[in-house]
Amino acid sequence: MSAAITCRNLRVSRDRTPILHGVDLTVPAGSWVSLVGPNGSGKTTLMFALAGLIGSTGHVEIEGMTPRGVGRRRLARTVAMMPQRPVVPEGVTAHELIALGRTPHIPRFGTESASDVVVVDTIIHRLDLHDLAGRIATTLSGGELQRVVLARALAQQPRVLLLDEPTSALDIGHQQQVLDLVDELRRETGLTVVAAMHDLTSAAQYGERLALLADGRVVADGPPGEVLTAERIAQVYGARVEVVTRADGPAVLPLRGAAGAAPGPLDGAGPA
Ligand SMILES: Nc1ncnc2c1ncn2[C@@H]1O[C@H](COP(=O)(O)OP(=O)(O)OP(=O)(O)O)[C@@H](O)[C@H]1O
Repeated sequence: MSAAITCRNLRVSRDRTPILHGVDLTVPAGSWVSLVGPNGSGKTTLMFALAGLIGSTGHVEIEGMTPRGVGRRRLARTVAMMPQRPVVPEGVTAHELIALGRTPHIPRFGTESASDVVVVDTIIHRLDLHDLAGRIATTLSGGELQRVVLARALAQQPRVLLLDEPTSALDIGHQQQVLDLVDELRRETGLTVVAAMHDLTSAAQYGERLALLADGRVVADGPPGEVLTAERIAQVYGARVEVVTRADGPAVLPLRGAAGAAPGPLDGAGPA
């Protein structure tokens, strides 16, 4: 299988502070790689660098292109990023926001074609967003907006989809709806998915591989069952967990700390 993304010795500094210290990552075309790692480990920075949105050194190649070597429009026809913190223009409806995803496909000074309209309508249908389409986007709840922003990224019809915490604001039903839809599109169209996810169980269920970042470096990269061990999670996250092996991948269960193991001094105290 050919690689959709290759990066070698990728380094990024922000405000003269080194953030990524030589990341190597290969993502086969049509696969799903989940990026995991503690807060501040560099997941967002890595995705911004892959999307060519921030400067980096080292080698990055996406679908045969070097992000810095091609124009923004051409890159946007291949790579879409769903940001963790989307910027939403005032006064724009959810439908208009989703339709903005078509921008790289519409010729300069041109208008949207019938096929652009069909792409947007199809995505609204698949994400079940009819009821929200006419709403002003800034009035949507966090979870509603997250689904609309995913729809905008999908409307781009990218070959590579970079998702930064795509389900952080979603209830469990919508989490499954969104992740299942992205996985369906991956299987149907050969889309390549890189998703930064904090929920390690979901990251393992959907990702064929996990890349674990810590302090701006990839410290483990492999099948979920190999990357997610209780010892490694304790080491990297400082978390107490039990890793349960299941048919669809490892499930990571947080364990309550010592205070939860035995009745504390305040348990049972006070009025009944
Ligand atoms: N413009 C900036 N100037 C200085 N430091 C920055 C800048 N942008 C990011 N950083 C730092 O880079 C590190 C990596 O940030 P990044 O957002 O990539 O982490 P992350 O793994 O996505 O975190 P989270 O899980 O909390 O979203 C953090 O310590 C962050 O504070």
